[in-house]
Amino acid sequence: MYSTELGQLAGQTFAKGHATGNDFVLIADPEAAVELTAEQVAALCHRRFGIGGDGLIRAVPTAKVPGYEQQVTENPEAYWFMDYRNSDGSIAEMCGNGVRAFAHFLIAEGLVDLQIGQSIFIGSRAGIKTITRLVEGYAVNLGPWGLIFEDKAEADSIDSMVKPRGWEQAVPALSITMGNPHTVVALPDLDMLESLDLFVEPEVAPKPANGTNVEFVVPNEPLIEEDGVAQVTMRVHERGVGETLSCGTGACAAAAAVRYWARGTALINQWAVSVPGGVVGVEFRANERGGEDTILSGPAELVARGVIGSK
Ligand SMILES: N[C@@H](CCC[C@H](N)C(=O)O)C(=O)O
Repeated sequence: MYSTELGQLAGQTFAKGHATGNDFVLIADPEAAVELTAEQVAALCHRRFGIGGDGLIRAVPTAKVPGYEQQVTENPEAYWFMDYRNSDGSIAEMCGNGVRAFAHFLIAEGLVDLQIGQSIFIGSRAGIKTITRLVEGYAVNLGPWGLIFEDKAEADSIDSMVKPRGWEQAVPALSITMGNPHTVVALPDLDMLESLDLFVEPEVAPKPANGTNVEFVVPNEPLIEEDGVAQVTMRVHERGVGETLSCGTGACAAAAAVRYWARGTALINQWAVSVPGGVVGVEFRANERGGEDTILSGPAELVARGVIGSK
């Protein structure tokens, strides 16, 4: 199963990075010469037989990505495209932690020059995203969040049921898109959150068409701290990966869901989401199109570099 031919990947340099413990293999492909198969990605991300990672990210010129070339016509500054793959080799539209690790990698590779306070645009399967370098870490504007099953969610505030392994009953949930799909469940306390078995994918019905990431979230008591920031704690089972230490788009979806459920009271715009790998910030900000954008912020670092070997 893991004796995949690495083909032209043999000899390719890589970096290993993470953002709040969500870890990635990162490769630069400036000539768009690397064609990745799902088997190769799964082999490289394997934690025993490979480098290990929740996903693999290829940095490739947007102009050379079939189907997405128009993004660089739309915005010539979106030179680099984040080609993101889950550890099982499947393609996902977006990765909020990955995009911060990606920006950090582009800087470290000397592929972009980005000073604190400056922003870059990047291409992605979820559209062009803006990343800003902060004193500590990066902020990415992931754009508007949305309800996946809009009519049902608006009528009932929930739209699906989720059953984690070992539970006798399913619990209500809300499905949210951040460019990629999420299904969020609120739990009453941290003991229940800690005891969850997320080794296997929770059952979700109805499930969004292309599968879903499942977030379990516990709002803090009180929800809003003196600084006006709402605090929640989250665990996640990621589509195409399994349980991870953090999920950036998942943190945004979790904050958006809790905010949606609490919409009868004041709308809270600043959120801190604690995950097993650290804390990320989520901000909901009105945009000039009359909607609201979702800004994810948090750290990112590279921990190693190497060369992919031939088997
Ligand atoms: N960990 C990521 C999300 C990665 C993609 C996800 N597994 C999916 O299939 O949608 C994040 O930080 O957002």
